Amino acid sequence: MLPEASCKYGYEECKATADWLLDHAPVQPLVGIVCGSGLGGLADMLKDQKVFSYSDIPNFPQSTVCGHAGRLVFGTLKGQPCVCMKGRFHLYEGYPIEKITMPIRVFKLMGVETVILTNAAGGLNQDYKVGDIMIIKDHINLPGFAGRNPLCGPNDERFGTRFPCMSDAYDRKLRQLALDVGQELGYSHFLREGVYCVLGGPSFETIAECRMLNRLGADAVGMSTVHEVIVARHCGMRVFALSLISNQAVMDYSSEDKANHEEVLQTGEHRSQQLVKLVSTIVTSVDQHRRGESTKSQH
Ligand SMILES: O=P(O)(O)O[C@H]1O[C@H](CO)[C@@H](O)[C@H]1O
Ligand code: HPA
Repeated sequence: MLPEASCKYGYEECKATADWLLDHAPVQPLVGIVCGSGLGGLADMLKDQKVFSYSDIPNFPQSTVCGHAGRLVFGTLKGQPCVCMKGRFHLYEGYPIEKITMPIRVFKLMGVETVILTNAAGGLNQDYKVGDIMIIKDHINLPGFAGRNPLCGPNDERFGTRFPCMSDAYDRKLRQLALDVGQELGYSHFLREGVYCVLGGPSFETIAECRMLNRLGADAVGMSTVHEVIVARHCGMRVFALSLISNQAVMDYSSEDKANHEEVLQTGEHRSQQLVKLVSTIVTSVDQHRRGESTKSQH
Protein backbone atom coordinates (compact mmCIF):
# COMPACT_ATOMS: atom_id res chain seq x y z
CA MET A 1 0.00 0.00 0.00
CA LEU A 2 1.26 3.50 -0.81
CA PRO A 3 1.82 5.94 2.03
CA GLU A 4 -0.92 8.54 2.36
CA ALA A 5 -0.26 11.52 0.14
CA SER A 6 -2.03 13.78 2.61
CA CYS A 7 0.58 16.48 3.03
CA LYS A 8 -1.16 19.46 4.62
CA TYR A 9 1.73 21.70 3.65
CA GLY A 10 2.18 20.45 0.11
CA TYR A 11 2.65 22.20 -3.22
CA GLU A 12 -0.88 23.64 -3.45
CA GLU A 13 -0.78 25.19 0.03
CA CYS A 14 2.72 26.63 -0.53
CA LYS A 15 1.65 28.00 -3.93
CA ALA A 16 -1.50 29.59 -2.48
CA THR A 17 0.60 31.29 0.22
CA ALA A 18 3.25 32.44 -2.27
CA ASP A 19 0.59 33.82 -4.64
CA TRP A 20 -1.16 35.65 -1.78
CA LEU A 21 2.14 37.19 -0.67
CA LEU A 22 3.11 38.21 -4.20
CA ASP A 23 -0.31 39.86 -4.60
CA HIS A 24 0.25 41.91 -1.43
CA ALA A 25 4.03 42.47 -1.41
CA PRO A 26 5.73 45.51 -2.94
CA VAL A 27 8.58 43.47 -4.49
CA GLN A 28 9.26 39.99 -5.84
CA PRO A 29 12.16 38.82 -3.67
CA LEU A 30 15.32 37.22 -5.02
CA VAL A 31 16.97 36.80 -1.62
CA GLY A 32 15.27 35.21 1.39
CA ILE A 33 16.70 35.69 4.87
CA VAL A 34 15.81 33.76 8.02
CA CYS A 35 16.60 35.44 11.35
CA GLY A 36 17.78 33.28 14.23
CA SER A 37 17.01 33.73 17.93
CA GLY A 38 17.55 37.36 18.89
CA LEU A 39 18.69 38.23 15.37
CA GLY A 40 15.46 39.80 14.13
CA GLY A 41 17.30 43.13 13.86
CA LEU A 42 18.59 41.86 10.52
CA ALA A 43 15.22 42.74 9.01
CA ASP A 44 15.74 46.40 9.91
CA MET A 45 18.32 46.72 7.14
CA LEU A 46 15.57 46.49 4.50
CA LYS A 47 14.32 49.74 2.95
CA ASP A 48 10.72 50.51 1.94
CA GLN A 49 9.42 47.76 4.15
CA LYS A 50 6.09 46.04 4.02
CA VAL A 51 5.53 43.87 7.09
CA PHE A 52 3.09 40.96 7.46
CA SER A 53 2.25 39.35 10.75
CA TYR A 54 2.48 35.56 10.38
CA SER A 55 -1.08 35.37 11.72
CA ASP A 56 -2.32 37.29 8.65
CA ILE A 57 -0.59 35.04 6.08
CA PRO A 58 -2.68 32.11 4.80
CA ASN A 59 -1.35 28.68 5.87
CA PHE A 60 1.63 30.19 7.75
CA PRO A 61 2.69 28.74 11.12
CA GLN A 62 2.89 31.04 14.17
CA SER A 63 6.03 31.86 16.13
CA THR A 64 5.97 30.67 19.74
CA VAL A 65 9.56 31.34 20.87
CA CYS A 66 10.88 34.48 22.58
CA GLY A 67 13.22 36.32 20.21
CA HIS A 68 11.18 35.26 17.13
CA ALA A 69 8.74 38.09 16.40
CA GLY A 70 6.56 36.26 13.86
CA ARG A 71 6.71 38.83 11.07
CA LEU A 72 7.58 38.56 7.39
CA VAL A 73 9.30 41.67 6.07
CA PHE A 74 9.59 42.57 2.38
CA GLY A 75 11.90 45.35 1.23
CA THR A 76 15.01 46.19 -0.69
CA LEU A 77 18.68 46.28 0.12
CA LYS A 78 20.54 48.62 -2.21
CA GLY A 79 17.87 47.87 -4.78
CA GLN A 80 17.99 44.09 -4.25
CA PRO A 81 14.45 42.76 -3.49
CA CYS A 82 14.46 40.68 -0.30
CA VAL A 83 12.14 38.93 2.11
CA CYS A 84 13.09 38.37 5.71
CA MET A 85 11.56 36.00 8.26
CA LYS A 86 11.65 37.59 11.70
CA GLY A 87 11.05 34.33 13.44
CA ARG A 88 11.49 30.71 12.42
CA PHE A 89 9.94 27.46 13.53
CA HIS A 90 11.61 24.66 15.46
CA LEU A 91 10.88 20.96 15.94
CA TYR A 92 10.47 21.41 19.69
CA GLU A 93 7.54 23.81 19.17
CA GLY A 94 5.57 20.74 18.22
CA TYR A 95 5.06 21.49 14.53
CA PRO A 96 5.30 18.67 11.99
CA ILE A 97 8.70 18.88 10.33
CA GLU A 98 7.20 19.79 6.93
CA LYS A 99 5.44 22.75 8.52
CA ILE A 100 8.70 24.07 9.97
CA THR A 101 10.19 24.21 6.50
CA MET A 102 7.07 25.29 4.60
CA PRO A 103 8.19 28.96 4.39
CA ILE A 104 11.30 27.89 2.50
CA ARG A 105 9.13 26.40 -0.24
CA VAL A 106 7.06 29.57 -0.21
CA PHE A 107 10.33 31.48 -0.78
CA LYS A 108 11.05 29.26 -3.77
CA LEU A 109 7.60 29.75 -5.26
CA MET A 110 7.92 33.53 -4.88
CA GLY A 111 11.10 33.45 -6.99
CA VAL A 112 13.80 33.49 -4.28
CA GLU A 113 17.14 32.24 -5.64
CA THR A 114 19.42 32.60 -2.61
CA VAL A 115 18.55 31.78 0.99
CA ILE A 116 20.55 33.20 3.88
CA LEU A 117 19.92 31.45 7.18
CA THR A 118 21.12 32.65 10.54
CA ASN A 119 20.97 31.09 13.98
CA ALA A 120 22.27 31.32 17.49
CA ALA A 121 24.32 28.29 18.48
CA GLY A 122 26.39 26.91 21.32
CA GLY A 123 30.13 26.77 20.64
CA LEU A 124 31.61 23.27 20.89
CA ASN A 125 34.95 24.07 19.29
CA GLN A 126 37.26 25.03 22.13
CA ASP A 127 38.86 27.78 20.04
CA TYR A 128 35.53 29.57 19.61
CA LYS A 129 34.47 32.48 21.79
CA VAL A 130 31.04 33.89 22.56
CA GLY A 131 30.30 36.48 19.88
CA ASP A 132 32.16 34.64 17.10
CA ILE A 133 30.31 34.31 13.81
CA MET A 134 30.65 30.89 12.19
CA ILE A 135 30.08 30.49 8.47
CA ILE A 136 28.47 27.06 8.20
CA LYS A 137 30.38 24.84 5.80
CA ASP A 138 28.57 21.59 6.59
CA HIS A 139 26.08 20.08 8.99
CA ILE A 140 25.26 16.98 10.99
CA ASN A 141 21.55 16.20 10.91
CA LEU A 142 21.26 14.17 14.09
CA PRO A 143 17.43 13.91 14.05
CA GLY A 144 17.87 12.72 10.45
CA PHE A 145 19.76 9.67 11.74
CA ALA A 146 16.49 8.68 13.40
CA GLY A 147 14.40 9.34 10.30
CA ARG A 148 13.38 12.94 11.03
CA ASN A 149 14.06 14.55 7.69
CA PRO A 150 11.74 17.16 6.15
CA LEU A 151 11.80 15.27 2.85
CA CYS A 152 10.35 12.06 4.32
CA GLY A 153 7.05 11.08 2.76
CA PRO A 154 5.95 11.17 -0.87
CA ASN A 155 8.33 13.23 -3.01
CA ASP A 156 6.84 16.06 -5.07
CA GLU A 157 8.99 16.35 -8.20
CA ARG A 158 7.72 19.91 -8.72
CA PHE A 159 10.04 20.82 -5.85
CA GLY A 160 12.93 18.46 -6.50
CA THR A 161 14.37 15.00 -6.81
CA ARG A 162 13.74 12.09 -4.45
CA PHE A 163 17.39 11.83 -3.39
CA PRO A 164 19.01 15.27 -3.25
CA CYS A 165 22.75 15.60 -2.76
CA MET A 166 23.83 17.38 0.44
CA SER A 167 27.63 17.31 0.11
CA ASP A 168 27.45 20.72 -1.59
CA ALA A 169 24.67 22.18 0.57
CA TYR A 170 26.52 25.34 1.61
CA ASP A 171 27.51 27.30 -1.49
CA ARG A 172 31.29 27.44 -1.75
CA LYS A 173 31.38 30.77 -3.60
CA LEU A 174 29.14 32.46 -1.06
CA ARG A 175 31.30 31.13 1.78
CA GLN A 176 34.39 32.57 0.12
CA LEU A 177 32.56 35.82 -0.51
CA ALA A 178 31.65 36.01 3.19
CA LEU A 179 35.28 35.44 4.21
CA ASP A 180 36.40 38.18 1.80
CA VAL A 181 33.71 40.59 2.94
CA GLY A 182 34.53 39.79 6.58
CA GLN A 183 38.17 40.56 5.98
CA GLU A 184 37.37 43.87 4.29
CA LEU A 185 35.16 44.84 7.22
CA GLY A 186 37.90 43.95 9.73
CA TYR A 187 35.88 41.04 11.19
CA SER A 188 38.38 38.23 10.56
CA HIS A 189 39.27 37.88 14.24
CA PHE A 190 35.73 36.74 15.08
CA LEU A 191 34.82 35.05 11.80
CA ARG A 192 35.07 31.23 11.67
CA GLU A 193 34.06 28.44 9.34
CA GLY A 194 32.72 25.22 10.79
CA VAL A 195 30.22 22.39 11.12
CA TYR A 196 26.77 22.91 12.70
CA CYS A 197 24.95 20.06 14.38
CA VAL A 198 21.17 20.19 14.84
CA LEU A 199 19.40 18.52 17.76
CA GLY A 200 15.69 18.43 18.50
CA GLY A 201 15.78 20.52 21.70
CA PRO A 202 14.28 22.20 23.63
CA SER A 203 16.47 21.02 26.50
CA PHE A 204 20.06 22.15 26.13
CA GLU A 205 22.71 19.46 25.85
CA THR A 206 24.32 17.56 28.70
CA ILE A 207 28.09 17.74 29.17
CA ALA A 208 28.47 14.21 27.79
CA GLU A 209 26.38 15.10 24.73
CA CYS A 210 28.50 18.20 24.01
CA ARG A 211 31.69 16.19 24.31
CA MET A 212 30.29 13.54 21.97
CA LEU A 213 29.16 16.07 19.36
CA ASN A 214 32.54 17.76 19.38
CA ARG A 215 34.28 14.42 18.88
CA LEU A 216 31.92 13.69 15.99
CA GLY A 217 33.20 16.82 14.24
CA ALA A 218 30.65 19.48 15.20
CA ASP A 219 31.91 22.99 15.97
CA ALA A 220 28.55 24.40 17.04
CA VAL A 221 25.21 23.00 18.18
CA GLY A 222 21.69 24.32 17.78
CA MET A 223 18.06 23.36 17.19
CA SER A 224 17.32 24.75 13.74
CA THR A 225 18.55 25.63 10.23
CA VAL A 226 19.44 22.17 8.92
CA HIS A 227 15.84 21.26 8.03
CA GLU A 228 15.48 24.54 6.15
CA VAL A 229 18.77 23.95 4.35
CA ILE A 230 17.69 20.48 3.22
CA VAL A 231 14.42 21.79 1.81
CA ALA A 232 16.09 24.80 0.16
CA ARG A 233 18.66 22.58 -1.55
CA HIS A 234 15.99 20.08 -2.56
CA CYS A 235 14.24 22.81 -4.54
CA GLY A 236 17.46 24.16 -6.02
CA MET A 237 18.06 27.38 -4.10
CA ARG A 238 21.52 28.57 -3.22
CA VAL A 239 22.22 28.42 0.52
CA PHE A 240 24.43 30.46 2.79
CA ALA A 241 24.23 30.10 6.59
CA LEU A 242 25.76 31.72 9.65
CA SER A 243 25.80 30.77 13.33
CA LEU A 244 26.32 33.38 15.98
CA ILE A 245 28.13 31.64 18.82
CA SER A 246 25.79 32.87 21.52
CA ASN A 247 27.15 30.79 24.38
CA GLN A 248 29.93 28.34 25.04
CA ALA A 249 28.59 24.77 25.30
CA VAL A 250 29.44 23.36 28.73
CA MET A 251 31.99 20.58 28.29
CA ASP A 252 33.67 20.49 31.68
CA TYR A 253 32.24 18.84 34.81
CA SER A 254 33.87 21.46 37.05
CA SER A 255 32.12 24.34 35.22
CA GLU A 256 29.34 26.27 36.92
CA ASP A 257 28.09 27.68 33.58
CA LYS A 258 24.57 26.86 32.46
CA ALA A 259 23.23 27.34 28.94
CA ASN A 260 20.21 29.63 28.92
CA HIS A 261 18.04 31.39 26.35
CA GLU A 262 18.57 34.84 27.95
CA GLU A 263 22.30 34.69 27.22
CA VAL A 264 21.50 33.56 23.68
CA LEU A 265 19.32 36.63 23.11
CA GLN A 266 21.82 38.99 24.76
CA THR A 267 24.69 37.87 22.53
CA GLY A 268 22.44 38.50 19.52
CA GLU A 269 21.96 42.10 20.68
CA HIS A 270 25.68 42.63 21.20
CA ARG A 271 26.70 41.38 17.78
CA SER A 272 23.70 42.64 15.85
CA GLN A 273 25.44 45.63 14.25
CA GLN A 274 28.29 43.59 12.79
CA LEU A 275 25.94 40.83 11.74
CA VAL A 276 23.75 43.32 9.87
CA LYS A 277 26.81 44.83 8.18
CA LEU A 278 28.15 41.41 7.18
CA VAL A 279 24.84 40.06 5.86
CA SER A 280 23.91 43.28 4.04
CA THR A 281 27.30 43.45 2.32
CA ILE A 282 26.99 39.82 1.29
CA VAL A 283 23.47 40.39 -0.10
CA THR A 284 24.65 43.39 -2.08
CA SER A 285 27.60 41.42 -3.44
CA VAL A 286 25.33 38.47 -4.30
CA ASP A 287 23.45 40.87 -6.55
CA GLN A 288 26.65 42.03 -8.26
CA HIS A 289 27.70 38.38 -8.61
CA ARG A 290 24.33 37.52 -10.19
CA ARG A 291 24.43 40.47 -12.56
CA GLY A 292 27.99 39.49 -13.53
CA GLU A 293 26.83 35.96 -14.29
CA SER A 294 23.86 37.09 -16.40
CA THR A 295 26.05 39.56 -18.31
CA LYS A 296 28.52 36.76 -18.92
CA SER A 297 25.79 34.44 -20.20
CA GLN A 298 24.66 37.08 -22.73
CA HIS A 299 28.11 37.09 -24.37
O1 LIG B 1 18.39 28.38 15.94
P1 LIG B 1 17.73 29.61 16.43
O2 LIG B 1 16.38 29.79 15.88
O3 LIG B 1 18.62 30.81 16.28
O4 LIG B 1 17.52 29.42 18.01
C1 LIG B 1 18.45 28.86 18.89
O5 LIG B 1 18.22 29.44 20.15
C2 LIG B 1 17.28 28.65 20.91
C3 LIG B 1 17.90 28.27 22.21
O6 LIG B 1 18.32 29.38 22.94
C4 LIG B 1 17.00 27.42 20.05
O7 LIG B 1 15.78 27.59 19.35
C5 LIG B 1 18.18 27.38 19.14
O8 LIG B 1 17.92 26.69 17.94
N1 HPA C 1 22.61 24.39 22.37
C1 HPA C 1 21.59 24.23 21.51
N2 HPA C 1 21.01 25.23 20.88
C2 HPA C 1 21.48 26.46 21.12
C3 HPA C 1 22.53 26.71 21.99
C4 HPA C 1 23.13 25.61 22.66
O1 HPA C 1 24.08 25.74 23.46
N3 HPA C 1 22.76 28.04 21.99
C5 HPA C 1 21.85 28.57 21.14
N4 HPA C 1 21.08 27.62 20.61
